[in-house]
Amino acid sequence: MAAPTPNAADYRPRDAVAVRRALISVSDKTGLVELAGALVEQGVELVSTGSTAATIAEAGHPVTEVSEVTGFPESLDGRVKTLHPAVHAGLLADLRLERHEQQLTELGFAPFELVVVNLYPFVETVASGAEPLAVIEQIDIGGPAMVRASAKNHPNVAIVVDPDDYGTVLDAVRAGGTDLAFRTRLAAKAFAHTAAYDAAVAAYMSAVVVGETPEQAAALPERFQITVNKGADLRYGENSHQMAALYPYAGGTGIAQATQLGGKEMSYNNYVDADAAFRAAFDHDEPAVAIIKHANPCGIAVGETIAAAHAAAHACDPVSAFGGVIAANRVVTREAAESIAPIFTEVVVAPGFEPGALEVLQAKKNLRLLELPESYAPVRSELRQISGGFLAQQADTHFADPASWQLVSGEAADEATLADLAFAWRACRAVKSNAILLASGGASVGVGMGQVNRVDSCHLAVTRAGERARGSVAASDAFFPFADGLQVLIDAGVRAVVQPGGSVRDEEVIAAAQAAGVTMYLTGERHFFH
Ligand SMILES: NC(=O)c1ncn([C@@H]2O[C@H](COP(=O)(O)O)[C@@H](O)[C@H]2O)c1NC=O
Repeated sequence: MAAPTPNAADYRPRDAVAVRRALISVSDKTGLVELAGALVEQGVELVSTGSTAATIAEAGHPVTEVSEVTGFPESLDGRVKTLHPAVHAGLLADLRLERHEQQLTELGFAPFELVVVNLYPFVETVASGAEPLAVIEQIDIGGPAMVRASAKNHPNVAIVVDPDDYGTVLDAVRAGGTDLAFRTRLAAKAFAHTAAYDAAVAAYMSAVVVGETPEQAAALPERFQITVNKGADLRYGENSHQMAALYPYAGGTGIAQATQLGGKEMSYNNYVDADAAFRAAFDHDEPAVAIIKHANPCGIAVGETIAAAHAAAHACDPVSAFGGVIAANRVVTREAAESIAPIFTEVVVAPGFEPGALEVLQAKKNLRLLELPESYAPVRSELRQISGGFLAQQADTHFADPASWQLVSGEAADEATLADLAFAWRACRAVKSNAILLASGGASVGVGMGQVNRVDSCHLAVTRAGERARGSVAASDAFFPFADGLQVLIDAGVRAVVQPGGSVRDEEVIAAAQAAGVTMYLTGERHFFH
């Protein structure tokens, strides 16, 4: 039978619904006994499944087993418990319609006014590394069926999927019943809950059961199902007139899951910059520090220690580093904290902080300290919203080994120069295009970022480097379309350059490098970052 076309005249108004009979079936038993006790106190009859009923009964509260209502034992290892007309007719009867009321009576079933369900812990089971057989058993079927039925029938039934809502529900029950607005809010939450649950099941199926690699499943799936709960409201967005919030992925391993150990509340811009800092600092194997302003590095350095790396990164551009966001790819030591503390900084991100470092940094009341989750990892795929949709791509994780670079001008770099070129090449890909990064001794000394032509990025980099440009090495995130940008670097005294190559004017560019006796390597791959 197709879904009927409703006739508005058939519907009797219904707002307040007194709760007489409640169906409770929960995996997470948090607050269950208190809820059951309070409902019984209000004269509510409880119907419940297996271990939920047992928990309620053990606490001394009267409860009817669902098998008594259905006349069927819970069967097939619990796969069939509540999937029965005696339950679902009681959930779906729309008592605003006289014919539903009559039919329910004829069938000998009673309605439920309150349903409390939370589902088998599917996500938690996957996260525990359980075998597929065990995971599949944790796909809840009867639970979502009850949740969706009750949510559809919210004009008559209040559906509760979150133990955090028990208090509000009890307030309503005690006050004489739930009202329609409240039930509608609960229904919206319930549908979001089952949607997120099914999205997690679908993602698992694609990744594990269908046999896609986790990279394929995570990066470019056939269908994106993103359901994420709001983690926090932020004070405002990029500007004070924009509302903003943080939505951390369940099970995510990045900035969104970091623990704040001190300082003011994180802002939208703090999160954006902290993420850019994370990306920049964690792209290096050695101890590294990146200092970010407006999503761009104004200093990146590697060093023997985090303290040394910070000092070198800061020296790159102390003017811009004022009010910056810092990421360190190692635990922050007291020594590093003492290097950071005198400089006005918005956020410090790190995998951890030594107690001595916390003592130093927590003394700065406004400085936000973010400790990454233990399993922190860079993103594997990136999403970017455009009008009418979004783009997805794999993250830029490929890095051409210096051994594969092609020397096209000058002498082969000695070990130290090659190390600087490799550092500059890596560091450059954390800089917004067009990116030119000058480096010396494992530290950036001049960064030209985000310009709409490469010559301007070169000018910016050498201007920022000043005298330090002489004898430095340079990396360019994409090829030089003309020799002009390269000439700016040569004139400033840059002695070695790494760039992808591939321009139609490569010959002209290489000739300029050769004429100046500058070492030039081509990597054969570019690292645009917009
Ligand atoms: N099969 C069913 O008919 C069924 N009905 C309810 N459940 C789930 O069983 C759980 C509660 O079971 P118990 O009360 O036995 O702990 C809940 O998470 C509920 O969502 C079911 N389980 C799975 O589908």
